[in-house]
Amino acid sequence: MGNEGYVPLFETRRAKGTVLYRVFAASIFAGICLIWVYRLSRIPKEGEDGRFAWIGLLGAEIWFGFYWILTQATRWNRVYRHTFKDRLSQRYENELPGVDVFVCTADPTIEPPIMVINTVLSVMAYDYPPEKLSVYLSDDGGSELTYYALLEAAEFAKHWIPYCKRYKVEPRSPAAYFVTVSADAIDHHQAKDFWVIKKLYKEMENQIQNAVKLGRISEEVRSKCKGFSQWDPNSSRRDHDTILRILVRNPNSRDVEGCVLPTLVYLAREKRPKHHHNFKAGAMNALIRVSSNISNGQVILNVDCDMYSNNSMAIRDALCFFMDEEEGQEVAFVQFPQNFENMTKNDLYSNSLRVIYEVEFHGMDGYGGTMYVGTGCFHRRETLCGRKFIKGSKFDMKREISGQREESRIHELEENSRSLASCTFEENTQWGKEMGLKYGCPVEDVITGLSIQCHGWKSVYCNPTRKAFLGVAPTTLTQTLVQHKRWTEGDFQILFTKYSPAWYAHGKISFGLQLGYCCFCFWCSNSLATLFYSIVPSLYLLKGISLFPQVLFLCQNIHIFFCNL
Ligand SMILES: O=c1ccn([C@@H]2O[C@H](COP(=O)(O)OP(=O)(O)O[C@H]3O[C@H](CO)[C@@H](O)[C@H](O)[C@H]3O)[C@@H](O)[C@H]2O)c(=O)[nH]1
Ligand SMILES: [Mn+2]
Repeated sequence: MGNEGYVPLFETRRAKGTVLYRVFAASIFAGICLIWVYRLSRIPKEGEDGRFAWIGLLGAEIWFGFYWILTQATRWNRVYRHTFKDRLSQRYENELPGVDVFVCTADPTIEPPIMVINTVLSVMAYDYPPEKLSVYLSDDGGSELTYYALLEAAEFAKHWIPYCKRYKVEPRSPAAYFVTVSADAIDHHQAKDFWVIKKLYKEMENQIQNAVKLGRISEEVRSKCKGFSQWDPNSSRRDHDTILRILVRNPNSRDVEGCVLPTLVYLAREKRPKHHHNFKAGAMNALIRVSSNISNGQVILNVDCDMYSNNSMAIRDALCFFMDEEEGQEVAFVQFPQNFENMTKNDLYSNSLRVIYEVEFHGMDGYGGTMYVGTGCFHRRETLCGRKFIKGSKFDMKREISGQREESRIHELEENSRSLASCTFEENTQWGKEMGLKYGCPVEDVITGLSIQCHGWKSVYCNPTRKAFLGVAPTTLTQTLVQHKRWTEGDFQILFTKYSPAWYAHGKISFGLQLGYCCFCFWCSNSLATLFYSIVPSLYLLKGISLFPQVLFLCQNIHIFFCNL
């Protein structure tokens, strides 16, 4: 398509009120400078009371001022994206790329199988050609219960997907749907189908919950369903062979209306006590390899098992960025915000992460792209595998429907994919270093995204009005502390790695983005200054020493200032 006729698939708008914000920020900066001047010019002499505390406060104020400057990178230049999905359909409906969705789970007790399969069902029901959609469940818990739940979900999907498509249902996680939609609000044409599907769901839920209560799979079920033979009675979750089952393989499997179903795969990668499994990053890398052999979609979406799809159009939103003729070629990943459905009324611990997702990520996007935060993110497969960005090179995403596979090939496919998820596969390879997600960092996602951007790629932040994903956030203080400790520690570590945004990234990503990353990486260092600032002045007050200017002092100065005018 020539440039003259170019009609973009998305538009980028600057945030409203930017000028006003900048004036406001400038006034704050002036205030910060005045504080610094005040503190510096009045340091108590040696031997005077409060000298130590005064210098400490000066340090803390210099830190806060510096950190405030960093945060401006995430506020100064905010942009908002808007997609044109109708244009995408008009131009590319028959040539849409393959999309592989990875759902990660790790523990059937903390992450109940019924929640996991609700997420799986929600992504299977995306508004997308099913022959181009594949869903992979990675089970690091290697649990028969999760596998059983997935088998049940594969059956239920045959009813659920046509129901969603016929009535354009949202959200497409059945559990969330039955909670949010009340039976009275259902149109009478739909009522019969609603009750039928609800009954089917409840039956499935009961079966799964019964198995979970029992803690194992009954002999009756075991003999009926294929696949359980892969669980060796002597194995454990930390010591077992790869378990790989292709449960639904299009175009062989069809729903109750005769339409093709998305491919569905269960994978529990090999685990051995002697081999480090690298947590989620290890699971993702195994998935990248296994999926390349089975469906090889050009786009990969990954979600945590507690984050269901709440917007069936999200794939199309993401593709508007990847397939845009002018700017699409440089986009490596499209990140959606993490939104949560279990927020308490006052959100005491600020777990909704509102400022991050409603303000700061829009700010980073203005400087070349947000971070990758591990869930709700669409990647180009090739970038995730380590390909660098080469200006001017065009990679074609368009793809016709792939050739059909025979039923007999499924078994063969399972067999030759299994070794890709073995413990030894990555030995002496670049996996975990230059390929796939990076190992050795508690926030594998952030460092992976940063390295992709350092290779010349851009990323995009997409935050549509209808939230794309809804998850479960921690609610108690302990859970919150554990999560924040992991995030802040991980982000801090990145500063000292090869990908440090403070120096390595210099010249590779824009300066604004560098500052934006630093803002997150220095997050934990705030604690020291905050602790000092909140504890020491109160202690000194007990001794009768004030470390702050008195109101009288301010009034006098303002008075002198105006008298001298
Ligand atoms: O060995 C493991 C450990 C975890 N997971 C999965 O990884 C996801 C995230 O783990 P979780 O313990 O829930 O961590 P959170 O703190 O909630 O995760 C947030 O922070 C992580 C680190 O930045 C990101 O990877 C996540 O996507 C993001 O949701 C979950 O789906 C787990 O099932 C695995 O697959 N294998
Ligand atoms: Mn989580």
